[in-house]
Amino acid sequence: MVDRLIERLDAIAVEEPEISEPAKSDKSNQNRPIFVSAPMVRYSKLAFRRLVRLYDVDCCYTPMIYAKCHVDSEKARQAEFSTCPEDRPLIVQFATDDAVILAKATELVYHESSGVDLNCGCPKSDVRSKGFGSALLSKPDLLADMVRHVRATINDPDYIVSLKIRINYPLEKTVDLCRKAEAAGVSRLAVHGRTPAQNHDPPDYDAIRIINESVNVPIIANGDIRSRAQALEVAERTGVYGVMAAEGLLANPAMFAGYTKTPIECVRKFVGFAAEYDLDKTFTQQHLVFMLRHVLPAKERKVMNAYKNVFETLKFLDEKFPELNDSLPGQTTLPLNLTPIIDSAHG
Ligand SMILES: Cc1cc2nc3c(=O)[nH]c(=O)nc-3n(C[C@H](O)[C@H](O)[C@H](O)COP(=O)(O)O)c2cc1C
Repeated sequence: MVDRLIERLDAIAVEEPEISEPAKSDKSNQNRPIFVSAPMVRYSKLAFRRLVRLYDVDCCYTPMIYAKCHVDSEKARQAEFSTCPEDRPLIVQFATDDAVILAKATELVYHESSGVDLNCGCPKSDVRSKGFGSALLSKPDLLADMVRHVRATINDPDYIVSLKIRINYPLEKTVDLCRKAEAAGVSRLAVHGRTPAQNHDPPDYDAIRIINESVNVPIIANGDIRSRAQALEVAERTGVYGVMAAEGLLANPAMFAGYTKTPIECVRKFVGFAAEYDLDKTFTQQHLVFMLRHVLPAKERKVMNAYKNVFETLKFLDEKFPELNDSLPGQTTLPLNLTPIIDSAHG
């Protein structure tokens, strides 16, 4: 699965210019949609969220967390959820089809988050077979009930209650679901512009526009956003309040700030956060492989992809980066010294 993701990330935006630098934007940071880092199992953890917030991301989602495990097990809570005061606004995403469990899970994270989201888009069979994820798209009344239950439990109108959905055709079905969720008190809807059956088809931004025009709650558009310019274009075309990215941010966590590829400084900061928050070595390695595809030539990326652990990768990068710094005008010239940071953090 990781190999397939690497291939897909490799295929993204191969035409981009060689030098990484913030692209000039005609929209200031005040006059733009909010930029959102998507929920990503394994990847949208605290270290990554701290990183993307440095690069114009306004709001982050946690990876999907099974609500029942969160409610039942202290061990699961420790393993699956961590945050810090700088990690705000933060939306905690849960998977469940049970209103009471969702409300209990929400109570547990209320003081450490800005809101909760219910995953209504995951097409994976192990999630759908439990009645979670995109299986919920055919149950708008249940969804409305779940939203109402959380609202009734958490007495705070500013606390965000969100649904992340995929679209379905005929689109009236999705519009009906969104209207029911709105009437139940949902605060925002993140809309991935593909059906659960679609994998890599182009997202239907017009469907997102129609949904946006059909409800009053803020809509976050999601699907194939690969650059700040594209995010602004999609927002213009759909009229949405915010734009969410997943794979684009894995490939380039500085994307929303206008960088066309991951700046070296961003890699360095990521390694620091990975060490500070004790990010699993495998995930650290995978993030580095994803985000360095633009900074290293293909041949060297292949060498790096073959490494089985983060120590080998970092040693390799330590050797490579002095040259890379020289060839990237305007970027940091600080040596990375990655290996000692990681060695101390991961033992
Ligand atoms: C590695 C990975 C993990 C994901 N995990 C989740 C998840 O936990 N919850 C969720 O709602 N969507 C998840 N998604 C879907 C993304 O949030 C997003 O909807 C989808 O990738 C489309 O956006 P993109 O084109 O910007 O990647 C995941 C996607 C990826 C690539």
